[in-house]
Amino acid sequence: MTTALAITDLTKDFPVGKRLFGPPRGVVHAVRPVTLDVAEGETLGIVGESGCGKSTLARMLVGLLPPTAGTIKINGQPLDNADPALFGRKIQYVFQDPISSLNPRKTIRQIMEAPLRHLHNMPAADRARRINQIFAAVNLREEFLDRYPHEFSGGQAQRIGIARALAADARIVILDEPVSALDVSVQAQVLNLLADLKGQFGLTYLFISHDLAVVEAVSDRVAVLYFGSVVEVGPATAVFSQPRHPYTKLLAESAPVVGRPLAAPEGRETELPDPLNPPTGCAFRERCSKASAICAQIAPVMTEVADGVSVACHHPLTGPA
Ligand SMILES: Nc1ncnc2c1ncn2[C@@H]1O[C@H](COP(=O)(O)OP(=O)(O)OP(=O)(O)O)[C@@H](O)[C@H]1O
Repeated sequence: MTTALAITDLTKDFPVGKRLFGPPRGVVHAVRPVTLDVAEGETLGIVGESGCGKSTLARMLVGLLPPTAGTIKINGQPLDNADPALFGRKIQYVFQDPISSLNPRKTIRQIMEAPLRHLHNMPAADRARRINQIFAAVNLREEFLDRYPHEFSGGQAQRIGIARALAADARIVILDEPVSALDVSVQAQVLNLLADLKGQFGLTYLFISHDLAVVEAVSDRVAVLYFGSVVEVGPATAVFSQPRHPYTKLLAESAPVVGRPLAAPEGRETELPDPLNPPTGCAFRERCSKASAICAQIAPVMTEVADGVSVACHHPLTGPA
């Protein structure tokens, strides 16, 4: 197994309440040291509720945010924030909101040309050939190339977003809630397209979503993020059929199911802790039915509890879900 993407101790702190003179009033640890490997050709799902650090992690991976600490390596080669073009050639980002992520004043052809021109210095004739090839791969008609983003539906715009990511010829694609803004009927088409493209272009995906059903359907492995930390990682089937971390179980139980009201289990905290005043020990303990004295004292570290499944928990669950 070749490791396509290796994330080691990646961390992002945001100083908040900056004053003109003197130190900031506090620091939000948006991503606490996160370590993850993604194998070539794999789809790693990243799930977690709003505010757990998914977007901050993704933005660091594509060079949009400099990490506070830690390293990102692609095929063993470190990515350096001093060279943003290196990120673009190696790793691309598909945004949640397809239309607003495309420059409204540029035609689709101009949008598609930018990565070929800037990242690959490709001559005009080669650019045109490559754009036509990619457009065909995402099932869009060539005549769309001379139109503007607002002329497209959400599903078409997301195909264009995907085409733009492919134009850069990167092998790793971060899909940040790629279908959340789309109608359910269009979601399946885009997911099928992503699956086809993965095979056709030999891609590796990081698929970020709060929608557990979608993540389960598309991922080989899943990492569950809570309050900036990975709390469980393992094969998607294992993680969803038998969650080992109480938070994964809570997430699975509160996922919307037809006929079941969307509610957290009774008497439990439903909110993430205050980022400016984080709890001691395990960040999940105030919402956890298993919490004991040790959880308030010592932050649990990732430990393998089953074949390929690791959790950061002092009291991992053992029974079936
Ligand atoms: N620029 C910033 N300055 C200060 N705090 C920030 C900044 N960006 C994010 N945060 C904080 O970092 C934490 C993680 O945010 P992030 O947006 O990465 O979470 P998320 O899981 O992607 O949420 P969502 O699904 O709502 O986008 C949150 O507490 C958020 O308030």
